[in-house]
Amino acid sequence: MVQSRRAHNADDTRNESADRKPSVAVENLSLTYSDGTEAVKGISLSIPKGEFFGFLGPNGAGKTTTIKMLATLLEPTDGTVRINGYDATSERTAVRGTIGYMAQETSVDEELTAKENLRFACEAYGVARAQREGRIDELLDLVDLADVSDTPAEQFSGGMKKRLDAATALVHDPELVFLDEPTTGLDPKARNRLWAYFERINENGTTIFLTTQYLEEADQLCDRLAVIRDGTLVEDGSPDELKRRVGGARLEIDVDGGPAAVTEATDIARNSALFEPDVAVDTTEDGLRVTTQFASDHGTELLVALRDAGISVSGFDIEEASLDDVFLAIADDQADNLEQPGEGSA
Ligand SMILES: Nc1ncnc2c1ncn2[C@@H]1O[C@H](COP(=O)(O)OP(=O)(O)OP(=O)(O)O)[C@@H](O)[C@H]1O
Repeated sequence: MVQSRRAHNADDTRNESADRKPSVAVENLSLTYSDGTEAVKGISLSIPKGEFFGFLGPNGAGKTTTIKMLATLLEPTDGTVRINGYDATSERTAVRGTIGYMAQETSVDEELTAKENLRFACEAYGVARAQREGRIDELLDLVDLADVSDTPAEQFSGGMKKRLDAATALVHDPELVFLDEPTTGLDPKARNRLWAYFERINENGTTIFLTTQYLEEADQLCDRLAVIRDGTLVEDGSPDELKRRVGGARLEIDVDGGPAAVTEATDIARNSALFEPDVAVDTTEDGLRVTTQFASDHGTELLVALRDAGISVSGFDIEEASLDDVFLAIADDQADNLEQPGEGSA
């Protein structure tokens, strides 16, 4: 008789599923709440193992709803979700064995010490008894709470509680961890410590799915970002790609010769094929501002064209876009016109 080779413990589960990349594979995922709210409308997404992935979007865009479906806490209305190779609907238990989930609200038990919280999480996640104490010590070290391991969590600062909460999501050494706005409400120092910790677990091979309101956080930590708006994915790329493609870098050019020279320079920039099809040209007090994804590539060529037309340039600056610019462009209808048809949507 053939013995079932189905995995029964965390290690076997990990080995079996490790071969089945990617960490997240989503096709046409939708969720409509019972009151008719279409929170997620047919998104598709693939996240390779080991990626530090950022999921951004304005309030109410559908981030938490998506995370909950990926973490098997909500059943999709439509579409498929595979997590670490397992189907999130028909193989829910297997999925749960390979993921960690840190919700927006901390799940730390205030009456328990740091160590007791982690012991409780080990039981909940079925970590083998023999491995528990070693794993707990390792995690307390990782999140810098070893010195206060026997202190009740009610005496911890907000940042310490968040770090403990993150540690509890990792007791079973998951392949993928979901972090839903993990640093909201923390001061910059506490936020920085958590960032260092997330970077460390990612370096150890854990795939991270992060949502955050802090664009600086996304910029610093994430390999790749996707932006959701009104339940639909509207952008997907590395932070630098999005800055170039969506935010648009700016050329600030001052010219000598008064309004006539400014008008002529503006016409040259507008009619130049260098920046097509994605360019906005505005006049400024002493010259012009060119906003385009091609600013760094073709800025000097524009200067040459101005010189050839006999225009004297008195000032020149390139300002790279920030993720804030990306967000503004996505939120702002006018700036949406900068998106290239077919290229702006993921
Ligand atoms: N249980 C629910 N029943 C009905 N509608 C809901 C429910 N939960 C969320 N929604 C709605 O679904 C949409 C998406 O909400 P979701 O919480 O997923 O967005 P989000 O991007 O995570 O927002 P935030 O950043 O504010 O947490 C919103 O319009 C929200 O009001």
